[in-house]
Amino acid sequence: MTRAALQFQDLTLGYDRHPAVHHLCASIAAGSMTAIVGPNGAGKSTLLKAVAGALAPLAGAVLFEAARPRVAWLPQAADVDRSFPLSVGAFAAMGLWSRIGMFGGLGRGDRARLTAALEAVGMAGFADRPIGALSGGQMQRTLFARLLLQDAELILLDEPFVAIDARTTADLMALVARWRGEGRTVIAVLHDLEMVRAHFPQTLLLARELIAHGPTAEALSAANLLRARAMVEAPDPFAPVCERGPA
Ligand SMILES: Nc1ncnc2c1ncn2[C@@H]1O[C@H](COP(=O)(O)OP(=O)(O)OP(=O)(O)O)[C@@H](O)[C@H]1O
Repeated sequence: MTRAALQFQDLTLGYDRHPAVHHLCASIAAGSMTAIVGPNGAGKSTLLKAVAGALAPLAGAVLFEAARPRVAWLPQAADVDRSFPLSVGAFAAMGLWSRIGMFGGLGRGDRARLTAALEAVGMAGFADRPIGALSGGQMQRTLFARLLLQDAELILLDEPFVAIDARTTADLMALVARWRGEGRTVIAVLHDLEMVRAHFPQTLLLARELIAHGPTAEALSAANLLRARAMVEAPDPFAPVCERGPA
């Protein structure tokens, strides 16, 4: 049987007790590449936040196989504060913090790792550029350099290719494919269904509730996509506190 990297156990998530994700049960296999797909407002980012440990469940749990794995989380580009006066090198080097600490200096090995990560994302030569002076694509490459340095077992990507050109997307997608080869577990929120079909073997289709989870071709069937759309088109911005008991 495939080892599970994590399990959603009757997981309900929300804000001010109003649920955005209801009673989700699913298991993500270790070393798998899973796309999270669903309409706007379906709860996809909320789910990633919970996996990252940034949002406590209203009910249920996110269970990890043993100890909590090293998690790297790429938030949506809009959530990244670029006004902070940091260079590309200093920003990417934050990926090393779990090993060297916030105030630890970079040793020679760390500096070599930083240079290699910037090269891998096509940002060699940009180390001293302030992050506020980067284009959207360059910033996304820098975020990926930070991810590379985090060396995490579980990698969470929230819409990593929004407003990124085809060349940058292809370069960064190649890095994601490499992570899979290294046995890391990748979960990515994506809207581009062609990209999902081409690169992500597993898909979890979410529309506040679980619509489908499994091999991508099956999960993204026309019937499932229609159901997902219908679920979210019934807007409930003031959804009541969930009263349903555990499944
Ligand atoms: N910080 C917050 N406080 C209150 N409500 C929130 C907060 N963040 C998200 N929500 C609400 O939770 C629901 C799910 O939002 P979420 O961002 O998880 O959806 P999503 O599937 O990622 O959407 P999109 O595709 O538009 O990014 C939405 O109704 C949203 O308005």
